[in-house]
Amino acid sequence: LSKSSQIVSGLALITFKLFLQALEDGLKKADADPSVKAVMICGENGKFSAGADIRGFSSPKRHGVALSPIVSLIESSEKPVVAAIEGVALGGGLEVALGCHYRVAHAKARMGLPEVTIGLLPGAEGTQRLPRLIGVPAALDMITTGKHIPATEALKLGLVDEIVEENTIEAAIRLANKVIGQPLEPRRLSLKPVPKLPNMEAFLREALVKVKRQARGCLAPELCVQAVRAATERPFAEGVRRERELFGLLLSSGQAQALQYAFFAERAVRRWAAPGGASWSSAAPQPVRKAAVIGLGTMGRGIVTSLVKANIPVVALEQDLEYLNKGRKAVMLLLEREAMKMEGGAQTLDFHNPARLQFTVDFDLLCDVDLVIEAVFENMALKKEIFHKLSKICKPGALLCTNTSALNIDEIASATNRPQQVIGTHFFSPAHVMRLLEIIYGRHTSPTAIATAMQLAKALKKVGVVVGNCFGFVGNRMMFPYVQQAVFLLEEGSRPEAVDQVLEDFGFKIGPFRMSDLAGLDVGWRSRKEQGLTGPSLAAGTPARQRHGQRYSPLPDLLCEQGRFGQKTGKGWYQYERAGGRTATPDPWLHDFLSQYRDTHGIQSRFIDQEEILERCLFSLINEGFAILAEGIASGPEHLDVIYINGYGWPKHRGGPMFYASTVGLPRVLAKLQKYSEAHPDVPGLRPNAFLKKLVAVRSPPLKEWMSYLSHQSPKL
Ligand SMILES: CCCCCCCC/C=C\C=C\CC(=O)SCCNC(=O)CCNC(=O)[C@H](O)C(C)(C)COP(=O)(O)OP(=O)(O)OC[C@H]1O[C@@H](n2cnc3c(N)ncnc32)[C@H](O)[C@@H]1OP(=O)(O)O
Repeated sequence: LSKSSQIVSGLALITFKLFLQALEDGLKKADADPSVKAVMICGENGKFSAGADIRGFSSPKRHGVALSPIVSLIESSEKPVVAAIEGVALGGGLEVALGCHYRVAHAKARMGLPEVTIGLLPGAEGTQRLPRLIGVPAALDMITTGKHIPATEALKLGLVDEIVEENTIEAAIRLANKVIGQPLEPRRLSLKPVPKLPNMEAFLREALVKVKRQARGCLAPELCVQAVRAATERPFAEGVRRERELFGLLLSSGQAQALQYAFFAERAVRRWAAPGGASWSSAAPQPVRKAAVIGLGTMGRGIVTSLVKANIPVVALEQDLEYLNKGRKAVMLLLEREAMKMEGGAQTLDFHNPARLQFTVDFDLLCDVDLVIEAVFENMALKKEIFHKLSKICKPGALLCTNTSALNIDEIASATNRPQQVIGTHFFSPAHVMRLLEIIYGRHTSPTAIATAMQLAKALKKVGVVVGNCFGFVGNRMMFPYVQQAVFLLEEGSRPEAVDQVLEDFGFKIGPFRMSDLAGLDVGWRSRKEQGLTGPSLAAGTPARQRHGQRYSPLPDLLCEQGRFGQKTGKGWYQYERAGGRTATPDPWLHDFLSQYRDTHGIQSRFIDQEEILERCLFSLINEGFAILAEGIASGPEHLDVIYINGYGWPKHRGGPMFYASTVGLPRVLAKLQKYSEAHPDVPGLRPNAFLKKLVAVRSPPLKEWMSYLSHQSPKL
């Protein structure tokens, strides 16, 4: 600044090495030039920096810590350096800003150290500088969660010195001119002590316990705490050495690759493709200015809440006043809770205004909505009746969505006069919390309908994944063999708590039996009765443990017959403190019941080790994934992985089931399936899928090449 403004501008996602070199050269030039009195660093196009190119971390020529010397160079400059933060300053971008002596941010800017979300920690001295600037509790929160904080919060924390509504660069230059000649020592964060806490040791210990509990085996949050601890215990240079060591551990852990894969997979699924060549690039969505939800049960309530949160006016419809009032009460409670969470934020929830949220039993009020989401219970006849009615009442362009978790979209669409506008939108419970939206196209669904459903997912801040129509679609279809194996393991000698433990240790939020108790065993029971697998429609003389020549376990049916529906009845695979209770305790009754069951059916109980539990459950799920890919129900393994991470509690640091299979090695998955299939020839779910076999035969190519090995283009795509 002075003779002419020295602006070192950078965009982190361009040729990284060149960029770092340019930054270094610019700084050295500015330092050496006596006519330059101060330096201002900004980004281009209204963005400071999103940090390093994540793809670079997986490449052999990775640049994880190469930024540190530059941050030190900035900090040690004899001339004041001011960061002008617009848009985002994330990861390495924020670390650069922390090296600066002053930080000015635009009011709409966001800042964060999201490295933890991609399996790393801030490796350019961020874990050492941030606690010195804003204190340990706030720094630890930012570093272990990776959250982006708005500029207003950054100002409160002391992360930035000033926020401006107008031109950030001009404001930064003004500040730079003002501070010329002022001592820089107090502004060099590496020289500052970490602010003391009266109970630092206890605080860090508790923080570690908390992140470990939440991380479910993910290493990065724990190592972030260790790096911040080093800042509190060691001089700056030693803290940096520790940070570097921990960064190296994470980089080679495998978890970082999985999380980075998940980052790109989530973005890749936005580029959907459907039959006839329709795709995200050619189809445009219709606007959704008003929506309706039919059915205010658990799912409907969550969906209404989601829509209101997305600022979309909603008409909520129930079959009669009794159900309507019950549903209204529940929705209002959910919305009040959501409003409380949002208190103090920029956005408010406007749900007392009938123009934004209207409750009714009158179908005619749906005549002007742009989109309807039917969320009644899983009964084909009922759904068809509703869709028939909708096609008469709704305006011609309205999109008709069904929140089914398994039923045939084409059959539902056949009840309407506009099958091209019928689409499956499978929400996950609780619908206002879970991020996944499985979007299912039927034979006649138009590209516009798919694009509109994807746009809706985005508006609801969900991850939309487009898939084809088959029983259970992708998520539940892969879940069936997994749950089936879990139940077979009980028949053979295991217990619910043992199976759950293995899968929870693997990283699942909740094991299959706890999950089944939570969801309600009656849901599957109803479906099995409808399919004629159990109940009055089961043909007389059907063997107890066989259906259509395949192994079948009647265990879940037997529990339901005893009224054990899970949490709601206080008993299921576990016992609970009361009906509606949430604390699962192993149930001696169930253990006796399993023993008697084995005796009745002449099953020799055996000890089943953790490896077998894990492999049979996971590999059968993965095997079904290969079948789904081969049939063209999903356009790539990323789709399956995004579905499992966002809808089924699959541990993100393992990258999703298909990514996991690729890390285990396809030959091993195949060999294990072959072994288990030989031991259980009447279980089709264990029979290795032909596509898996083919991939192994062609020497297990990388996951991103799998789809090119499908010999024929699937009829679905
Ligand atoms: C002047 C300042 C100098 C700064 C120097 C920096 C030097 C850095 C050196 C070392 C640093 C090491 C540590 C790190 O920085 S690790 C990376 C930390 N950053 C992140 O984790 C940010 C990740 N990205 C996001 O959170 C979002 O993408 C966001 C930037 C907030 C933008 O969100 P949104 O507007 O919703 O857009 P998309 O998410 O859809 O992204 C658009 C496309 O950009 C791709 N993308 C985004 N960030 C990265 C990234 N860091 N690396 C590679 N690619 C990235 C994304 O995949 C989208 O592309 P596509 O649709 O093709 O997948």
